[in-house]
Amino acid sequence: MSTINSELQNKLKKAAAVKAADYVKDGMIVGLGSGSTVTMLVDELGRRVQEDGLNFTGVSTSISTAKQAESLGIKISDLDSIDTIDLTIDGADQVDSDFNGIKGGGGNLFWEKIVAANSKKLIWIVDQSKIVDRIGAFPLAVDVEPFGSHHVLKKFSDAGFNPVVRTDKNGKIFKTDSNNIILDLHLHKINDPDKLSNALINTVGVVEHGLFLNAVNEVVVGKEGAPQIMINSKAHPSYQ
Ligand SMILES: O=C[C@H](O)[C@H](O)[C@H](O)COP(=O)(O)O
Repeated sequence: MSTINSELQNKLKKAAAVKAADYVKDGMIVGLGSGSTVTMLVDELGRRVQEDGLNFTGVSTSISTAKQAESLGIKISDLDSIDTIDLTIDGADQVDSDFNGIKGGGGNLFWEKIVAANSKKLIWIVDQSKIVDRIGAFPLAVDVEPFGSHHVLKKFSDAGFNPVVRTDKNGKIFKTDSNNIILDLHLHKINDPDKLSNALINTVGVVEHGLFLNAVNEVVVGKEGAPQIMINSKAHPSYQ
């Protein structure tokens, strides 16, 4: 992962977010992801709703994105009230050249995966520092049911996954929008993402994990100069 200063990173995130806003057209049902890059996207979409009369319905992957969108005049619908989502735009923590990604830095991976699994198309917006040869340097978030979670932690420790219970800024155990906890796995590199994905999802107590393997259709990468679009013509999400 290349390192860039946070001012440049925010500029590149914003450029990717503004570019991706062009994908949203009148009448669409649009999945809205979570995280700081999506916050910039939602700001831009809110501006287009208010100033240009853009008319679409959002389906949110988190309570915070729903609140932000509604405060900007974007209509938000419940996932169970719609048949399918035309397009979902979300952030990511790392993406490799096989379009394998890590998500969940903000703890929203479970709802994000449900929304992605019910979308015709998935687009990620990232800055250039998140494009890597191999995913894994970013801690992998695993969403875990609190009941019995000590045993899941122990199994992950025994497997050499270096799990850490996520805490919030006040040092309290972080809770997801579903009231679950997050175990962050400090793996450094992931040699076989499919094998790891299967091992994690088959651990009783694991609700979902932040590996999104070959699931994304396009990645809009904020780069110095102009955003670049990576197209995955062979997307084949394992979770559908
Ligand atoms: O749980 C959070 C999400 O997966 C985010 O989309 C991801 O962590 C990227 O976040 P950011 O845009 O803040 O870097």
